[in-house]
Amino acid sequence: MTTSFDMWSHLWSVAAGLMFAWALFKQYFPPQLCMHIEGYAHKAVGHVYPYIQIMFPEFSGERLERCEAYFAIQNYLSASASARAKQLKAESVKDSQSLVLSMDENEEVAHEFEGVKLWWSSRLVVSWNSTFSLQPPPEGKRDLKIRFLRSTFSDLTSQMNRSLPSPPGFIGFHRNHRELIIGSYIKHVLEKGKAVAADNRQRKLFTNNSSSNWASKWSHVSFEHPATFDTLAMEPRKKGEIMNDLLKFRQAKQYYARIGKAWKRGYLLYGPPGTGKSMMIAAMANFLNYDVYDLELTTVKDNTELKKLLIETSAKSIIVIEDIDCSLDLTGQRKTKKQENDDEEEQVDPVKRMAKGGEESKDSKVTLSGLLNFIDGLWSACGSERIIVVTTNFKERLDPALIRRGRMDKHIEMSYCCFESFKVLARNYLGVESHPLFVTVRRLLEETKMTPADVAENLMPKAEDEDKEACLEGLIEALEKVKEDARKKLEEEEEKAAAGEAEPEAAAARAMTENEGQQDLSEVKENGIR
Ligand SMILES: Nc1ncnc2c1ncn2[C@@H]1O[C@H](COP(=O)(O)OP(=O)(O)OP(=O)(O)O)[C@@H](O)[C@H]1O
Ligand SMILES: [Mg+2]
Repeated sequence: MTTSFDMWSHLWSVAAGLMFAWALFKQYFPPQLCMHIEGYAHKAVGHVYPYIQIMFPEFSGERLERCEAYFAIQNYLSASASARAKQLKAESVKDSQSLVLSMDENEEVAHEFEGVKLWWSSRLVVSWNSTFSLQPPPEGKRDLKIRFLRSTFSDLTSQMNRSLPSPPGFIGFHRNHRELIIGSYIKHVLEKGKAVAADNRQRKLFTNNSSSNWASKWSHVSFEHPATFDTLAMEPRKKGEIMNDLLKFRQAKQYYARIGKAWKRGYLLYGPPGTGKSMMIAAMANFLNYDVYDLELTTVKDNTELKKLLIETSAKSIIVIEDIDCSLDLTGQRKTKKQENDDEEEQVDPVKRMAKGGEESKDSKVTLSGLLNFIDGLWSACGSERIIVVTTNFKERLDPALIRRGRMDKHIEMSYCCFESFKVLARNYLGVESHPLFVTVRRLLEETKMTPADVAENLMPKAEDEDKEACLEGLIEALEKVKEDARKKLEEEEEKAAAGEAEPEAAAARAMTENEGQQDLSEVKENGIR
């Protein structure tokens, strides 16, 4: 049986032959004549073939940006097609409970809109890349020598015969319905598609791919971090301020447009390890219902790749650069003396170089200026509603240009556990709102420094029979030990300092005595000579 696809393949080869003949014809006849013939040919085709075609590509802007309409249509079809299409694809699973189905490639379904019957079909266009590689494709990805241009949803209106599907890559409809399709129908599809996307939204945690062999710059898993602002131990006033700031940002589309600023906001989270910086990012994402793009700067090849990564991030997302002071040699101060020596040795010793990185050095060439432009340059305005979060343990090590307002609009210090933070942890970990032992804990927290991570660890029951009181006592014990250690350390330092001060004094005294001795000797000598 001849399928519609076979028939169209045949028609395409005929069309290709005609186009070849036409190209030859154009070479030998005057351009005026050719233009006339082309005009008539268009009209003639218009009479016989009354369908208009529109293509919905997956990518727009020289394949740089993902086309929003494509995804809206895909979502719209996933909702309505699953009831009708026979070949479905289980794209993702929402909350590990329900399947989100969508049409498979080369599948067609019928729709009806205001009495007009429509056919939607999705096509997969495969184009071959000329390069050949013996290396296996990366796991879970299709071979990149074959590039997939998923660019097609075709739509045929009621009058179109079912046996005449549109050629791949186009949406086609009868010209009688031009107003209806372009005006109301497409708008309806896009709106519905966006609503379905919001309903089905399974938030994602992205990471940038280290190799250029991946089709997409980012890979993702579903984002399932349970942290919220309720579980984050922090001074309530400060926490409330951050939550208000985030809410204000989310609702400020018009405001940002009015003041002529890209709709983005930078947060710098700084503080010692274990104070909840990463947890805060997860809480932010859950609070705003945003995706998270965890940017690993060391695997980004250069500034151009950094730009491409930025363009491929979606709206409503948080771009995270963790431990930025350790990520790259951005200020020229990051490498230790040993690292510098190692690097020098590698430059001259090819064996060491091979042993470390294989064939070539894969060091990132991202520069500070590239990063500054990524955060607040012209390209940072591509896309909207994005938050950039940078974390560090050492704020003072960062270049002032990186953390200036406009790049890092809000600086948040994540500090050691205070009593208010402890109360949040006690409520979360033990379900205790108040307890007589709280007084002791409060005093000790004021007298010593312990990170929320350590307090949380001490509050966690270590055995089945360990009750709340035992956990609190365990924490008090740990706090007392930290306090005692700190006291001993301080004493040692003071002793050292005293010894350090005493040493120059003693040396000076010794020098003075020696000096005086020499003077006496010379006086004796002088006197003796006299
Ligand atoms: N403020 C906090 N509130 C609640 N839990 C916290 C807090 N800070 C730390 N914790 C606990 O400690 C763990 C480690 O915290 P987190 O990874 O967020 O620290 P960090 O500041 O990012 O540290 P690093 O600088 O080493 O990356 C968390 O998973 C959480 O269990
Ligand atoms: Mg962290």
